[in-house]
This record gives sequence, C-alpha cells and structure tokens, in this order.
Amino acid sequence: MNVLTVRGLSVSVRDTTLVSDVDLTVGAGERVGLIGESGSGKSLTALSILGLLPEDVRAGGSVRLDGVDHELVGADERRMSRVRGREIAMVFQEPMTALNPTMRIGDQLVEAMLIHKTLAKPAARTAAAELLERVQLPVESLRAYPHQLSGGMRQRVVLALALANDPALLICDEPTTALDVTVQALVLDLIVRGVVDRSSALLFITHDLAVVATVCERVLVMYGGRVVEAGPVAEVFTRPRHRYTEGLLAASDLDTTSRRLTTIPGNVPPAGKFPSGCVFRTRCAHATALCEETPPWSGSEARGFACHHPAGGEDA
Ligand SMILES: Nc1ncnc2c1ncn2[C@@H]1O[C@H](COP(=O)(O)OP(=O)(O)OP(=O)(O)O)[C@@H](O)[C@H]1O
Repeated sequence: MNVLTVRGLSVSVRDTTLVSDVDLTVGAGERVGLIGESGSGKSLTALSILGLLPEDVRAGGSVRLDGVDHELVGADERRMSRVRGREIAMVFQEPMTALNPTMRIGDQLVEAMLIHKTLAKPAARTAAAELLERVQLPVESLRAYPHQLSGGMRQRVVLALALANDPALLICDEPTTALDVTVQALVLDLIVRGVVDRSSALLFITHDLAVVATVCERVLVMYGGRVVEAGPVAEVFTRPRHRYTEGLLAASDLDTTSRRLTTIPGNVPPAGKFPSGCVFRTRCAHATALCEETPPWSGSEARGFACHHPAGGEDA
C-alpha cells in the first residue's frame, strides 16, 4: 500500500518549468531518499506535496495521500492545514522557521496535538513530556523558549513536533545540514527511530548520498527538475544506470569501487538489502572505531546492526 502517490508533478513559475513529470510513491513505513544537486528540484517537489509553494509558483499533476479523499494539488488552505502536521509532517533545514519564538516548547507541543484533536489537554501534556524524552531532551525543556536551546536541541524539538500526531508520512528536507557535525548523527538516528517506532513512512531530501545509504531503502535521483533514476539504494548506488548518478557517486564519500559503501559517522543502522560481497562500514556510536559488517541484511535485521570492533564495541 502506498502512503503517497505523486503522478506527473510539474512546477512552474510564469512560463518557466522548474520541475517536470515527477512520479514518486512512498509505501507504508518505507524510507525513500530524494537526492540531486542544488537546484535540481528536490525542495519544490516536497513543497508541492505539502501545498507550501510560494504564490507565484504553480503545481500541476497529482498528489494523493492514502486515507485523504481529495487531491492535494490545488487543494485550498483549509483542507491542506488538516493534512499538514497530521497526515504529513515535515522537518526543514532551519529549526527556527518551524518554532514559535514566543511560546514555551511544552505549549507548542501541546498545541500541535490540540489543533488536530489527537489528544485532550491533560493527556497532551503527558504526551509532550514523553515526546521530549523520545528525542533525548530533558523534561525541563518543556518550559524553555526556543532561543534557550542549541541548534541541535531545537531540531530535536521540531522532530518531536513533527511526530506528535503520528503522521503517516514524515518529509525531511536537509534536516541536519545546518547542524554541528557532532549532533548530525544523533538527529539522523532519532529521525529513523521516530519513523520506525510509529511505522511512519519517510521522504528524506538531501544532497548527501552517504546519509541516504544509511537511512533509506529506496532512492530517487533528480536532475534538472526530473527524476532520472530510481530504485533500491543498494542497486542505484552500486549499479547506477544514469550518467548523472555515476557522477554524483564519484563525487561523494561513497566508495562504490569493488562494491564498497562507506558511510558517515553515526549509529543509524543500514537500511535495505545490499548485494553480497558488498561491505558496509560505519563509525560506531562512539565515533572513533570503524566497524564492518557484511550484508545482506533485510530492513528488520538491519536494526540489529552492532559494532564489531575488536575492542568490543568501545572506543579503540
Ligand atoms: N520561487 C521561485 N521562483 C523562481 N524559481 C525558483 C523559485 N523557487 C525555486 N526556484 C528554482 O527552481 C529550481 C529548483 O529549486 P529547488 O529549491 O527545488 O532545488 P533543490 O534541488 O531543492 O536545491 P537545494 O539542494 O539547493 O535546496 C532552482 O533552479 C531554483 O532556483
């Protein structure tokens, strides 16, 4: 079953077409990456799905969401505001754009649940504390204002807000790009755990192929406003069919020669099935030891990924 079905999506401004003929599906609980160089149309695609395009920019084609009986392209604001934050939630690059600077974090979390009538007030208060705990923030953060938190903490609050109503689909657009490298891996890990725990689907937009190799099961490659290649991550990253994808891979940290994939630091388990003979490397949670594991894994087995460093999983 597909949570999201996008067919023939186009985006244009005046007589210039910026995105053409994009077909994209995300299955229930599936994690899909959308990659491509700057300006390839990734963000416009996401904004079209959310009905958040600027006024002078028009979308055409079809965007359907399972369980929502109307077309999202061209839907009015009243209808879209019921979908946003409830059926589809989003995390953008800059957390302050999603937070109200004048409201305490706890009140913002409670409000997110009350707006969509997910919970009544007393239960929402309890749920807000639990949400913060899930993103590894101290419960005292409930009383904090956004400016009192670091960038990484704010992005974790945004993630908690996004997950507050158990969305069927979470869209993340470069969610860790603005963060200090030391907290990027933690936020990525929390995103994956957040969607896996709720069986939510994930559409993850990034220009970082290593992140996609770590987080996603399937990937779509955009170039010049079009999807030029799509398939399971292991297939696209080891046997790319499009020259542009080959170029992206060559310019990335991923070492695809001899079918080796090298990923970013982080303790996020690898997703998807990789061909046998392909070695997956990741830095363990303690970030100094390089661990190796030999696939194939299935999505669920991948959750059991463990550090096999000779030092027994501790720093060397
Ligand atoms: N409001 C707008 N008016 C005109 N052109 C726009 C507008 N918004 C985006 N564009 C153009 O559309 C193209 C695609 O933009 P988009 O933001 O989707 O790219 P992207 O792949 O997300 O890039 P990045 O990784 O840098 O965010 C770019 O050439 C951009 O300059």
